[in-house]
Amino acid sequence: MKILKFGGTSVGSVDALKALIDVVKTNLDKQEQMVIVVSAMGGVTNQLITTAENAIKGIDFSEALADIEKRHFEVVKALIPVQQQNQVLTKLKLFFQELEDLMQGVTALQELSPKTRDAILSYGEQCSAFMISRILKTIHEGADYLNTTEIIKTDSTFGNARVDFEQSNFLIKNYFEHHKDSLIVATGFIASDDQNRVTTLGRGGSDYTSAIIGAALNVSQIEIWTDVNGMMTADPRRVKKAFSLEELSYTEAMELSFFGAKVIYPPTMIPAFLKKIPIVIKNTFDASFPGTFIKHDIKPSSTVIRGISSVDHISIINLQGSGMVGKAGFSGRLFSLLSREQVNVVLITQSSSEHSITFAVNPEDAKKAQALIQQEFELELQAGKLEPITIEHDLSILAIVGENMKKTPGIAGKLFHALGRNGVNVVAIAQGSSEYNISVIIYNSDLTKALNTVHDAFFAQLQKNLNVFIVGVGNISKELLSQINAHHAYLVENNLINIKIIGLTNTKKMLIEPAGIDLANWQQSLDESTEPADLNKFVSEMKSLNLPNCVFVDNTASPIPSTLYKDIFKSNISVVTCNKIANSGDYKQFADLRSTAQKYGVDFLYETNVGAGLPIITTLHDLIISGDKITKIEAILSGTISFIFNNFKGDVTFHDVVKQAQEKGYTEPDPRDDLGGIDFMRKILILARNSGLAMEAADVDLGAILPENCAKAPTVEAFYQELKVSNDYFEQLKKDAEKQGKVLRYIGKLENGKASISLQAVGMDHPFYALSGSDNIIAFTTERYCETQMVVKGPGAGAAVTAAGVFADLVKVGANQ
Ligand SMILES: NC(=O)C1=CN([C@@H]2O[C@H](COP(=O)(O)OP(=O)(O)OC[C@H]3O[C@@H](n4cnc5c(N)ncnc54)[C@H](OP(=O)(O)O)[C@@H]3O)[C@@H](O)[C@H]2O)C=CC1
Ligand SMILES: N[C@@H](CC=O)C(=O)O
Ligand code: NA
Repeated sequence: MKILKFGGTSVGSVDALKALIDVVKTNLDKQEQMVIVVSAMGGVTNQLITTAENAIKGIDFSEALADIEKRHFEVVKALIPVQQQNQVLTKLKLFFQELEDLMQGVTALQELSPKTRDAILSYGEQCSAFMISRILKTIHEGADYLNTTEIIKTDSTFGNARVDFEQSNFLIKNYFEHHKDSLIVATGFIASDDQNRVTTLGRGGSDYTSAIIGAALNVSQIEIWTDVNGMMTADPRRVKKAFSLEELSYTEAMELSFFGAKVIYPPTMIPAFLKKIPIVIKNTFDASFPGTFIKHDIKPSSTVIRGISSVDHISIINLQGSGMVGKAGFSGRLFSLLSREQVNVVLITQSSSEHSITFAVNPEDAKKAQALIQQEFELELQAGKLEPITIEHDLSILAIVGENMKKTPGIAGKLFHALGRNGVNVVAIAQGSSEYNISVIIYNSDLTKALNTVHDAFFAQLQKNLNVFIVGVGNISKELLSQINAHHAYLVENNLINIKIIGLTNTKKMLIEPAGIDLANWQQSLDESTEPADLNKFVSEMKSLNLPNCVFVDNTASPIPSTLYKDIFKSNISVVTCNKIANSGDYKQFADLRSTAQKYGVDFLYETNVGAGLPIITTLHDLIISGDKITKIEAILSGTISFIFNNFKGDVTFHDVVKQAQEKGYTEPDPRDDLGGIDFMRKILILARNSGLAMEAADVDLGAILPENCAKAPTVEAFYQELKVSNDYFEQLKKDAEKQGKVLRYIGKLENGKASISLQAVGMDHPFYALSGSDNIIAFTTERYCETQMVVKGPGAGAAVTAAGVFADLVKVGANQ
């Protein structure tokens, strides 16, 4: 035998009830014996509460009751054959007559006692259970109605009555002993006290009813039929990647449902746990969902936590003062007071010095709790032994839950790392001594971000989302977006990372789509955007979206975005950039950006600042952190100039080779930056700084390639013109080198704290002689690499290799989350 419990939505409409009939039929076909427990039709309990509360004030209730009646009648008319409808409608009318009498009593007395309230609410379940029993009669002759006030006995705590299991078990067994062949449809939620007055089992109590009956009858399974796919790893309205749990233990289910997951009423677990009866949560509206199983002997979980629960709105109350230290009875007095006055305490944390206690309550109880405490501890407050009691609002609880957490080190570290890295401020912390749960109190405004980031951190086998905002959509970004688009499926399929481009801007338009911009059409979407570019607004919208794992990418050559990096770091957002400006400006700014990123626990990655995608910054960093000392760096770091000297051969003019370099995407947006040596100077400066030298741009001894007329050309067009004019100059340089069997190379050197860049003619014996295309080469001489240098060589400019370097930096940020 098993129990099938259907919640409000599952009995709330004709379509839902058709699905219910299908579920019951499937079980009948399998000759399953079952007891059905139902809630009131969805929304009816709330309607009854409002109507009763209005009735106290004398507000007319007839329309509201007629409304509820109509919903039941519509179902009867749709699902019961005409000739059988009358008898059902008559009984329902009788229920509504009794309900009306009760409401009249409320109006007359201008009072709604908990006892009357329970009696009124019971009609929600009575009507639905009776109606459904008659609907099921159309498919099974033995279908019958049971009012559980006859079989579940409780004390007289109206609204949240305590079950007398001894009596109830006897009555339940006895009843079902005499109804072996019936298909019983029982009311959830309601019971009665020893004077046969109606009591209720708390909101969500229908689940509890099913466990009480299930445990008494020792059934094989309790099925909770609801409108979602079971218990999930987190609230799916806030965490898109939340997924349904296959199974979990009773304790885990209890912890998860205590904070938030409203799928099952926590007390339900106890009778089932004691009898080891599995509970299965099923979806009435999705027959393909196999269910979430809550049971003993679950498979070992592959993740350390089972799920994350959350409570949206709570307030905290803080008590502190010397009067609490060492006073054994203090907490006892405090919490018995709150319990006596029915203030539900959701979470408690106490400092080990016993100097302060913080506890969380529902916001509607906060003022009441404060007043009660003030009254109770008046003397202590007056004597200054207790400081004024403070309340904080607009908070949420996030709790990670799982039995595997027990005795597994590093879990709290992971939780706080994820929260800290994303700038989520933790207001208070609590861990149950069972180690099944770590709860943190955070601001409401951070809840969605926190849930997503913690979900990503713990369910690591799932790929993490990286939310990316890109400024600049030129040469490099176009290629980057196309690479991400092409490689996205691979990254997702291999559970590595899900890169979402949320924002794009150039100097004309901007586009922000929180769900992610479609990369197949990004250009069109940006062109069609009606939002004019405004970098400050772009950044402030990025911050206010408050997305987890967020990265700002600067793919411009402009100095403006770099003025915003510091502020971006302070919002716990990482920066990835191929723009060299921030790192080659004032040394103070460079140092400040590095330390700010470090302080806020975010990444500042700029591998492409030197040698495009070649691993140069990373290599330098690895040498230094592993304790090596850089003694010399020799390098060719201008892809453009390398290309020019590798191709300035035969009849081709210098002007034409420079044009080719620009067309191939090797040059800076302004090629004068390359040919004038500024770009190279920036790179050698960045290397010097990353080697630990506090060097400024003016400290680099920069040898020129260009004659003065070219170097001083006021525009790019004029520059090209001057290159033509100076053709003989460049030809002569080339010939002089060729005469000696040498080639021209623009070489940078960093040694003894000094940096220089100069044009040299080098022979075949020189390691930099044999280069092609836009090759860069960098030779590190270090204490460890002293006999033979460590050399990195390869194409050091071009959209494809640069975008690839930015892409790799993005994936690194993702991996660090
Ligand atoms: N080419 C290469 O091999 C390498 C290049 N880099 C670096 O890559 C960077 C980008 O180069 P590249 O793609 O060729 O440059 P592009 O000129 O092709 O693109 C620059 C983009 O930045 C936008 N932009 C400029 N200023 C702003 C601003 N203030 N606000 C918003 N958007 C702005 C431009 O907008 P709009 O279109 O409206 O003008 C354009 O979309 C440079 O810093 C360069 O040093 C680094 C390594 C190698
Ligand atoms: N314009 C640069 C591109 C890489 O930083 C170069 O030519 O090296
Ligand atoms: Na690089």
